[in-house]
Amino acid sequence: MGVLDTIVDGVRQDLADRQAAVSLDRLKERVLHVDPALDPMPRFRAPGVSVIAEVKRSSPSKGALADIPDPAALAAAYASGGAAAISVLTERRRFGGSLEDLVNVRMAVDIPVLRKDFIVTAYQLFEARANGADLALLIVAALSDFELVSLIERAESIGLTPLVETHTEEEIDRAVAAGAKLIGVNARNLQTLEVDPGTFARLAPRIPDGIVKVAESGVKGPHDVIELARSGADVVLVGEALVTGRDPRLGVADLVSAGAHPALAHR
Ligand SMILES: O=P(O)(O)OC[C@@H](O)[C@@H](O)c1c[nH]c2ccccc12
Repeated sequence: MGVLDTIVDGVRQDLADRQAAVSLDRLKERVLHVDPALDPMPRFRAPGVSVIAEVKRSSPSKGALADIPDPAALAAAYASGGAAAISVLTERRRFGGSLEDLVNVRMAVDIPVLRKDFIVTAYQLFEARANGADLALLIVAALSDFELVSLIERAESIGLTPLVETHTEEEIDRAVAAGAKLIGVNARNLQTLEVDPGTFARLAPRIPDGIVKVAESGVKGPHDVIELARSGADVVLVGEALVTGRDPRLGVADLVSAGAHPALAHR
């Protein structure tokens, strides 16, 4: 069994526990009363590369990265550094996250928040929205075409913007056919967990104009942002470098200013 399948198995077990505790009807009721979702797309489409800064404690590839006792404070630092959105890993077993982290981050910032998890059912989308998320990650490799279309439509129907993650040209074609308007290219290979820095440049040309392009994983610093911008990235999603770096606010600010570099203005 591949890494992704193993992770999704664990996610389904935790999900079953939550579904036993909170009914879908109860979640739908909560969604009706939560503040309306923020739309990240205008900011993502604006000139310069937007930064999505991630709250990430650990990863299957590296194990523990950072303690993050106060995810709200980290998110506030990211926001003051100029992040366009915050990503919160809510997967528990491999990434050390939770819905509680999502709620705490939501209360701390007024920019869009992404629920980063392995979403395989509509229940998880209602959970995301009920707990204040504005975006939700959908990983093409974990879903059938039918599931992908259904989850994109369901997400949009409750105000969530789906970020549709791809790793290959074939997955990009599936994402486009399913109606994705925001597509991520993850440079981390799901089988080997290795990052191939050339992935975004290789795959981005396959994404049609008008779709917002996100470069995910392996961004170490300003130099990478400039390279990705030249390859057509509208947004970069950065976790490890920020949670292990010296200062999260300055870390984001350095990436944002690299993405606003005048030499990139002609692209
Ligand atoms: O820590 P990095 O290399 O900056 O990567 C961030 C993000 O791309 C990564 O956490 C990620 C991308 N897709 C995912 C799907 C599930 C969990 C995590 C991820």
